[in-house]
Amino acid sequence: MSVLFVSGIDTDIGKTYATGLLAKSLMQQGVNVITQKLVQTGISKQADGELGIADDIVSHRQLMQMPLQPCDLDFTTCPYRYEKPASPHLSAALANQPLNINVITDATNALQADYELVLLEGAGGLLVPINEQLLTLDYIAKQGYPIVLVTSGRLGSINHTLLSLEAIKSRGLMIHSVIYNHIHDDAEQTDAEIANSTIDFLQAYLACHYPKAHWLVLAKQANEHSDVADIALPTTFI
Ligand SMILES: Nc1ncnc2c1ncn2[C@@H]1O[C@H](COP(=O)(O)OP(=O)(O)OP(=O)(O)O)[C@@H](O)[C@H]1O
Ligand SMILES: C[C@H](N)[C@H](N)CCCCCC(=O)O
Ligand SMILES: [Mg+2]
Repeated sequence: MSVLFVSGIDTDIGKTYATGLLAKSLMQQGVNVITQKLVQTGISKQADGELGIADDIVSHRQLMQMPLQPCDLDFTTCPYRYEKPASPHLSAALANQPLNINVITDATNALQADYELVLLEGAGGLLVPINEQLLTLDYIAKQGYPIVLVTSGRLGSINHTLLSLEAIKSRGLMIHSVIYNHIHDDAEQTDAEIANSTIDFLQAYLACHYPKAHWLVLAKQANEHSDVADIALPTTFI
């Protein structure tokens, strides 16, 4: 396997955080890995009026504890960047800069020439339109990438997770892993009883219906300055 697609049950579920930490842990296992962002919306213009490197790529490198790479500086890791923080099909239309999916495929292929593994992070969830013609999941299906799905213990996550799994199955794709992110485990967003039950339910559901898929857990970071906890990976992960 040389490309893993990292998606999630929604936007802001922790895909960037999960992608960066997965890459860091894989590097520690000796894997030559790089991350890519399918398309980034919501980028602020720089002083020169241009759109800079995708925020999620910058976050990946910080989590991987490495500087920006040449493939970041020349935008191979995220060719399409848009200002409006919206679905890519809308952001691209507003910018009058249509997204050509072949450019993204070529970028992934170029990265695969230099790295053993590419972790490709999507924008939002699986059915987000990349452009007017193509949903994210249809592109993944075209490429046949296995999927890592990030979820959480927020009330509603069970339904969103199972719907995502159904959609993946309906395209004949492989669910490689589900990552439970403890991002929403606090008194304001989710009570502990619900979060613990969500973990138990999803883990049992995965074991029953997708026995080959890995179940991984991401700890909640105390604050943005605290040390980020590593993600524990089985040696059989790739
Ligand atoms: N385990 C965690 N503990 C604390 N904060 C977290 C955790 N996971 C994610 N976050 C924070 O939650 C916010 C949303 O996470 P993130 O940016 O990874 O979402 P995303 O799924 O990548 O969204 P997008 O669809 O925009 O790419 C970020 O500020 C991130 O730092
Ligand atoms: C701007 C945001 N953070 C994401 N990058 C894009 C999320 C698109 C979601 C579209 C939708 O599901 O309605
Ligand atoms: Mg992200």
